[in-house]
Amino acid sequence: MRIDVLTVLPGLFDCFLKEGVIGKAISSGKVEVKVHNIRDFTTDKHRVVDDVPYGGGPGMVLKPEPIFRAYDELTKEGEKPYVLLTEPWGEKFNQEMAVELSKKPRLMIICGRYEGVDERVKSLVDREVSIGDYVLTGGELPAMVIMDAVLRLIPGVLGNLESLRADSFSDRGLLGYPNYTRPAEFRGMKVPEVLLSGHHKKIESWRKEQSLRKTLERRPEIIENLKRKGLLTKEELE
Ligand SMILES: COc1ccc2nc(C(=O)O)sc2c1
Repeated sequence: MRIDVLTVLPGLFDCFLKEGVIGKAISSGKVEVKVHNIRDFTTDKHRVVDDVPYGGGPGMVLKPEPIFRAYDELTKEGEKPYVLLTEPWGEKFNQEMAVELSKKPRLMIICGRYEGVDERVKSLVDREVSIGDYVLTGGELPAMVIMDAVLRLIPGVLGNLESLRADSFSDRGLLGYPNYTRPAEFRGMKVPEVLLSGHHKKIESWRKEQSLRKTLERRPEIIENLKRKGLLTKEELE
């Protein structure tokens, strides 16, 4: 997969693209991520990317020209990207969308900033996406959240298929099970016996029960939703 990111703050992505699982996936060539500074697609000497809104009002709006120039330049060759725009009132990002996006050969993420992008930019956009109902200063962090969730689903990126297999829960939106590691007892708190038993079937059913219990407790609507879709097995419903 290739992802092109358009942003006025490219520096925000430096650590994200160098460290951890995502950094390794890029350095090993499993995925390609290119971050582009929208300013590099301006033509004036002050490299202006924003302007005051028509009709008045607070703040500034990202101009259409530099973004269109970037899009035209970056799509001259190769497959046309599926274009996302991060903005506060976009469609809510979730695991289902992450799975869908991970199947696209190429993505482009335009990061909102200031009061937003000129409305005409949306003629380039396939999906306007938000990561949640809270006020952020821009769309760069949401872009990183989206890339993290999507890129970890690309075969070979996680390395340990087990982690991905455990996601069969998260793919249904169920919350994860509790994790423990050595020591078996720490400050009087013991690891559940079942996890020390080496009995894989029992461990798996304990983990499933813990995941369902935690989901029912904290996000009952997810259970209801899965019930309605018939995505819970008979034993999971018991
Ligand atoms: C103006 O640019 C912004 C501002 C806030 C914001 N919040 C997002 C979100 O995904 O929640 S995307 C985004 C873009």
